[in-house]
Amino acid sequence: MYVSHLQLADFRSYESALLELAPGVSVFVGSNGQGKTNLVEAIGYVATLGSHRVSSDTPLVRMGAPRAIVRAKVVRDDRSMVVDLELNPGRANRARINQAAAGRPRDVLGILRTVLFAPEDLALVKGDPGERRRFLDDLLVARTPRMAGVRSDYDRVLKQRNALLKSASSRMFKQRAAPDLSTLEVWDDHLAEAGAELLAARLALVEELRPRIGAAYAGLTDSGGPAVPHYRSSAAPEGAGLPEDRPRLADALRAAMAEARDKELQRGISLVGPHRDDLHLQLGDMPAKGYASQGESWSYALSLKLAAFELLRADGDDPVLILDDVFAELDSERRRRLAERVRDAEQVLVTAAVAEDIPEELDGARFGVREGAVEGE
Ligand SMILES: Nc1ncnc2c1ncn2[C@@H]1O[C@H](COP(=O)(O)OP(=O)(O)OP(=O)(O)O)[C@@H](O)[C@H]1O
Repeated sequence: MYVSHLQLADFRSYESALLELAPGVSVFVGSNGQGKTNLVEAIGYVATLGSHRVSSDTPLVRMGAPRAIVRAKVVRDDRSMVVDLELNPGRANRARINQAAAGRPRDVLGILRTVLFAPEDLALVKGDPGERRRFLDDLLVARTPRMAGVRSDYDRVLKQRNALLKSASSRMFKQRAAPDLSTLEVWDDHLAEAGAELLAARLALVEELRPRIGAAYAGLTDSGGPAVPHYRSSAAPEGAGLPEDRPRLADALRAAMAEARDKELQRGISLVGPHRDDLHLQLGDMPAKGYASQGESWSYALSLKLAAFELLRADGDDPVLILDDVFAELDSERRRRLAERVRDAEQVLVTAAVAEDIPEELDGARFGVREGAVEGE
């Protein structure tokens, strides 16, 4: 698939912009702060309804404007679809698909698939487990849009259960009264059921990713390795492994919650479930986090994204690959290897402050970005 048109109104620094894109490589070059990342961020937003830089929509709307509009035309197998998104901070966003109102913005998920790699992705290796969980869940949603509902159901149940634990904890420790645990047990069940679905999907995904991450890392650098990711679940003791089927995963979650009951009541939060899990990234005989060099960490983070790309490609259609500001961080050998790996993707969008940073293997259309205006060269 590829994006053939991108139109923005009041998105980030763009009052208005209209961009025509072709399959193959497109490179956006411009000095710092001119609006290159804003463009690819908008394309990423159409795919994920989120930004790779910020967690709320407010900064995405041009300062002083009431709303932002992002419109993208996506071409897949010679058929095109137009997605319109209206971002209304503080109010519900609105979506249209081919001019018709979509029930929920979430209905646009799956129309455009992107894999975006940016300097922020270093946090996949160096950052908190939440970064890696989000990577897995975003990929699950990209492959199976229904997973957006599974994830939000889980978040809702978790919120409710945390509220109950908090009030039970306050009854026990502040008011010195016995808490009513029967309602909590009902929410244990809800959490186990919703959690098992998310957990099963993540476990299966990591199995598919593992060989691809190893191969991507080995293809990028000879330093360190092998790169081997493992899913670590709060529902199983270290090394114990987890059942694969959902009913038994739900049982494992129930058992782990029963075991953690006293601690959960003391702390007033849920300590078991997919929201406490991690994707452990092993590099050779050490964990990448805390041990890998800067270059190795970059290669690992990039390998996660390349593996995501390969997986989506194996599902039958290339996602749009976005490389935001990445070449400046890589040495010339890794630049070349990365370029070799991605140049045959159906559409690759690259941003760079300095044109010389782009390896010559990634030759393609060039756009100059200056003060929020984009011009083909
Ligand atoms: N909501 C907003 N309203 C107006 N301007 C904004 C908004 N958000 C960001 N900007 C401006 O957009 C510009 C940043 O654009 P962007 O991040 O795309 O830069 P870039 O060309 O990728 O730069 P770099 O090479 O430094 O990464 C900044 O000047 C910033 O002030």
